[in-house]
Amino acid sequence: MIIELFCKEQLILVYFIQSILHKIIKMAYSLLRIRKVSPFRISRVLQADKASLWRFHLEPECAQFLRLGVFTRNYGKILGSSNYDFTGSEPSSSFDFTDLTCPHTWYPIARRKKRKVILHVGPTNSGKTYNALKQLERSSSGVYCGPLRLLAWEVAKRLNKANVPCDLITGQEKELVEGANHKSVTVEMADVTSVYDCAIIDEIQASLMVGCKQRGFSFTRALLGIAANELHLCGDPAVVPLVEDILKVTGDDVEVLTYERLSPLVPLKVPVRSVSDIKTGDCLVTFSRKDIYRHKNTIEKAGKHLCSVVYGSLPPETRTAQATRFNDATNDFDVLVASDAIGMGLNLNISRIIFSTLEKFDGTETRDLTVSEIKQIAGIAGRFRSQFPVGEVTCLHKEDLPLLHSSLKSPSPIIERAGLFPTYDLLSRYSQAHPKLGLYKILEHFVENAKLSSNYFISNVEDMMKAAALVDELPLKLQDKYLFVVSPVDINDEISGRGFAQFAQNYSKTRVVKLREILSDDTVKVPRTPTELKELESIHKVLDLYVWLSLRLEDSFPDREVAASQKSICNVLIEQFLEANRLISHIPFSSKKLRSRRKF
Ligand SMILES: Nc1ncnc2c1ncn2[C@@H]1O[C@H](COP(=O)(O)OP(=O)(O)OP(=O)(O)O)[C@@H](O)[C@H]1O
Ligand SMILES: [Mg+2]
Repeated sequence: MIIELFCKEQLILVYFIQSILHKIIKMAYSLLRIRKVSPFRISRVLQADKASLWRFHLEPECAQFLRLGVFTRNYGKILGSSNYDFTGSEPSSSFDFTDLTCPHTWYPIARRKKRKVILHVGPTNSGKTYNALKQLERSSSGVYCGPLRLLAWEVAKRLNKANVPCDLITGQEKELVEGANHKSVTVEMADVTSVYDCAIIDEIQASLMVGCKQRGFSFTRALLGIAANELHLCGDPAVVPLVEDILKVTGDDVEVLTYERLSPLVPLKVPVRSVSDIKTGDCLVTFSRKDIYRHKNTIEKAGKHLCSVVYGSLPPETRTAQATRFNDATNDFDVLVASDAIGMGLNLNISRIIFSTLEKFDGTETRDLTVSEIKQIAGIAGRFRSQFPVGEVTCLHKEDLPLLHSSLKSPSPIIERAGLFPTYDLLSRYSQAHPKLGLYKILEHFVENAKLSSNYFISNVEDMMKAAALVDELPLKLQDKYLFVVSPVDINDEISGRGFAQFAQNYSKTRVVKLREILSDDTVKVPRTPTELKELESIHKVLDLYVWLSLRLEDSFPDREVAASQKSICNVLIEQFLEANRLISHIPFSSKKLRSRRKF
């Protein structure tokens, strides 16, 4: 009996001590959880993520959310959303990873700011970028995000010239300038873990246009994620309602500045009838590479002008060189034949735009150009303060004039939705919950099941899925597969696709990819025909991809310098081919599309 009583008392005591210990442990645990979200802890996590951003091109924003569970939960409450209530470190198969209805909650650093967002909207050549850049120059720190490397180069050059030290960061370049607080980047490289005084996102409509289904999500990420006191967005007025709506939930202040064209643009009533009507400063716009060379050939054969060319698959360095040569009034290459690649990123002194057609093959079908496309291209003529202060625009074919004139008078249709895509961390979490699925299936699952709010569409990742199908065959980790899939490979180009596959295969086998194993000594050679020129353009793309991979997997792609020098050789050879004017003897003049009564 006494023993029993003693045991009971002991048990009560043990229970009492246990419950006190439990309380102490709980208190210590909650203190630890609070420490987890202290600014110090956050900044350390962000530092680590910055490194991975550069190395792996993985988006770090969701990682922060997943790691900082408490912070995220609280943040979800602040934002009135329970979307990202990640409480455990392990993924739960019941969690709906495809719920992308609140993408603004993916960017806690930007959400802690009340950003002043200034929309600079107006037609081409109205000074939108000029005025935004003035603000960037005045700021204590800042970033310019452009859609193309050409634009990022130009802005970095301009800021450095204005004594504002500016780094240049694109997928293939990282040029750091001593003492720089400013960066000029391609939008994919925008860093959403840094804090800036001022930021610019240029050509914002490119993100939101249906025609830019593939890259749009990088702009949306920058729009929601850049943490700047002032965020300047430059683009077409058609984006205003959507951007205002998207930013309603972020708590930012939005101001809209509307611009007018700085120089007149005159739509001509008559078409250009024959090659003898072509004059200095003209730019003939056509949409296939074959037609570009055919028109160049026709104009040069007439003996009065030489043509520079600009089109999408030319290396960016060559495009800049061709534009510079055309702008230089002292040389004979005074006419430009170009695709819509002139629409963004090049400073061109064009007096008159001549549309050879108002139809374009967009990879799937031949369709009419949209009002926005026509206005964007036409608007390039008559650049402010250039040698041609009044721009003109016309067509080769009289039948196209009514559409041209009506498009120039119409406002661009309002853009209703922005592109969105899940971050790497969401894909990775989903993969952990479904370990048997390859990257192709994971992407497919997100594309088919993503839940979105009415402001967004899921970006078209068809090309990424083609690349995913290739890398899924290889014994690679998801992180490596993802890296290959988001690389700038042109998967639809045969040579580029083969180069990509070989890089991935060799990497999966030996982890070291030597350039010499892929390209032999005589791969880069002088082109003699347009077909060989096209091959050289593709080889340039393969070399560019090698450089891109080497910046992220330095030890595995050790020949970056060789690749870069081979790229320069490609540029020189392409340039020489274009200058040597060898096309005349190689391109047949006839074409089904030619109308017999015309000289074009
Ligand atoms: N206030 C100004 N003073 C001097 N030059 C200017 C001024 N505003 C614009 N410019 C020049 O006019 C040209 C067109 O300006 P800008 O590139 O800013 O136009 P934009 O509206 O951004 O056009 P786009 O839609 O094609 O990007 C540029 O060469 C720019 O340097
Ligand atoms: Mg601009």
